[in-house]
Amino acid sequence: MRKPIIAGNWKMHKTIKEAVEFVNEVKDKINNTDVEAVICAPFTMLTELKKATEGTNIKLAAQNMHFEENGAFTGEVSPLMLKEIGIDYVVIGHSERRQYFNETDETVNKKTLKAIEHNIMPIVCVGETLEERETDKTKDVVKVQVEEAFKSVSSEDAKKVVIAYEPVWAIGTGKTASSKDANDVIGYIREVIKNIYSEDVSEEVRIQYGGSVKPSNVEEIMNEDDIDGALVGGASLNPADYVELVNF
Ligand SMILES: O=C[C@H](O)COP(=O)(O)O
Repeated sequence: MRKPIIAGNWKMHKTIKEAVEFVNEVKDKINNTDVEAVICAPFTMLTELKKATEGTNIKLAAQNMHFEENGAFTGEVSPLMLKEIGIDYVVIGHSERRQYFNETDETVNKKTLKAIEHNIMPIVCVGETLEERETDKTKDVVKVQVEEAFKSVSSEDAKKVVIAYEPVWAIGTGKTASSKDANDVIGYIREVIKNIYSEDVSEEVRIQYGGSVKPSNVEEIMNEDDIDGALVGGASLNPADYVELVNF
């Protein structure tokens, strides 16, 4: 039985003060213990958020990480640094990082392996652009992204990785893939995992949907068999919406 995981990805939003206020506002309202609640926050606020979420059901994720433990990589943050503050998850290969910061399938794989080595669980993002969808390449694109991301990942470790399927054209646009379409692609991703590893692994891996998820559509999305959660951008910035999403 896969435990659903609802993660709010704040992207480049909120100050430390706003972030702590957010947690204080939502922490006693999250009553759905059947769901894992996660906040993916900017680096600057992770330490304070760790304190604020102590004793709550909320887990923390970083939004990126370098694949080296230390070195001359100005502006980067390493897995050791995230581990030191007790971060549970790290988002890897979000389409915005692929699009604006030269993230490639190769760096996604390096980061995935490194995160696992340090016991920080990766949320690996995959998804097609509008052009790829319109030219019927969705499945080919996500297949390559998944195969590359999981290179050299053992089957035991693969079970712990979370995959987020986010069609790029649905991010921040108000356009959502229909829950059936999202479930279809996510079912296909499960097939890809099965072909790399085994049925057993594919049945354990959790796969989220992301792209304009909000309180009004979360339930329909979560009702789909293969969808195990959501990676939510815009709607997760509002405390009341975040509570509704997690308590869906
Ligand atoms: O990481 C979250 C996704 O990019 C979705 O963002 P959105 O919910 O604002 O469309």
